[in-house]
Amino acid sequence: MKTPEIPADEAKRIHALRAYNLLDTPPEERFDRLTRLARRLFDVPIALVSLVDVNRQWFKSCQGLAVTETSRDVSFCAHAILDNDIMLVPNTLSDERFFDNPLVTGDPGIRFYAGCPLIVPNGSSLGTLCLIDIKPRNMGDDERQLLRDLAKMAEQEIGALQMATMDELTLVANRRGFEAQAQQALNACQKLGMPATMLFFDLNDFKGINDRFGHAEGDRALIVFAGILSGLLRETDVVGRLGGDEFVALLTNASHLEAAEIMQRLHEAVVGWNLHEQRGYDIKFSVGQIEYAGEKHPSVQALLADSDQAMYSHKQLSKNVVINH
Ligand SMILES: Nc1nc2c(ncn2[C@@H]2O[C@H](COP(=O)(O)OP(=O)(O)OP(=O)(O)O)[C@@H](O)[C@H]2O)c(=O)[nH]1
Repeated sequence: MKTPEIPADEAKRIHALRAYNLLDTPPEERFDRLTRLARRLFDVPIALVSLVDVNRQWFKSCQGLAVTETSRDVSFCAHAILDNDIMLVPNTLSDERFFDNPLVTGDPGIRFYAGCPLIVPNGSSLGTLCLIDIKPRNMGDDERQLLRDLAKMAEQEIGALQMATMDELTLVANRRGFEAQAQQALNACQKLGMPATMLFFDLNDFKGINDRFGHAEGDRALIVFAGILSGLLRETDVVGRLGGDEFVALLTNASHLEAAEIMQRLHEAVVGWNLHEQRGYDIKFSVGQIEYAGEKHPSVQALLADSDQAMYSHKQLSKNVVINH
């Protein structure tokens, strides 16, 4: 048996997989109808929408199989995501990659496999729509095209979900997306005993940019700020726009010192942009920084409320400072 190689863009791929927020979610009809359709159209006993995670493949939709995940080492789909087109295995027993794979020698006794990669707009392959049979078979050109078409539909469903969790203007997570991703990250931090810090940002005098330079320029400032912020963070951090000119970032496994360093770099980057662009206004922000404490913050919303309060205090302080000068 050959264990699947790791794709060249693995870190980006896993980041995208997490961002789409599909892993470990309940079954959904919009994916199940595709696997039901695939099973009927190709007359195979098993059809899956499989997502290839760090150490496992997890089935978003699963027809004809009792399990919801297998290890990545034995996963056929982990091989299929290495290419841009269908991976076809007409007979597993005569394929050196799979003949002694436990899913071939044992349950469910795979003999035929056809998996079409599910590729999202950033180019990452998150998993496959795949067909499995317990007897060898082949696929003609028409059938291959049909499988590609079904995979396209699955990709569209993945994208549709993303629109519900992503802010269309800045392309960072929206409130819903942020809360879901940040809660997952907090759960992981708590389990692993890692620190986490929430940063809550609100731009200062943002209304003035809209009023003086127009709404499009205001949009531009929001996009710039989101870009600077997400560019400074690590892939494991979570960034979002809650609405208007409010942004949030959850830094995971970051000490106080590291959080302070990130804030320093953010200040420098924003000041640098203001100086370089000279757009007639400066992007300025207030920020609340709160360290996650499990007993005080039973949910991501509690941590958000605390950091919002801290941001408000910071904003009042900076307004008073401005007035006093
Ligand atoms: N261009 C643009 N403006 C938006 C968008 N969403 C909200 N706004 C505007 O953002 C402004 C936010 O208002 P405030 O937060 O009160 O404005 P502010 O001037 O930053 O006030 P302070 O936070 O007290 O400094 C409002 O004028 C909204 O109309 C958007 O997507 N694009």
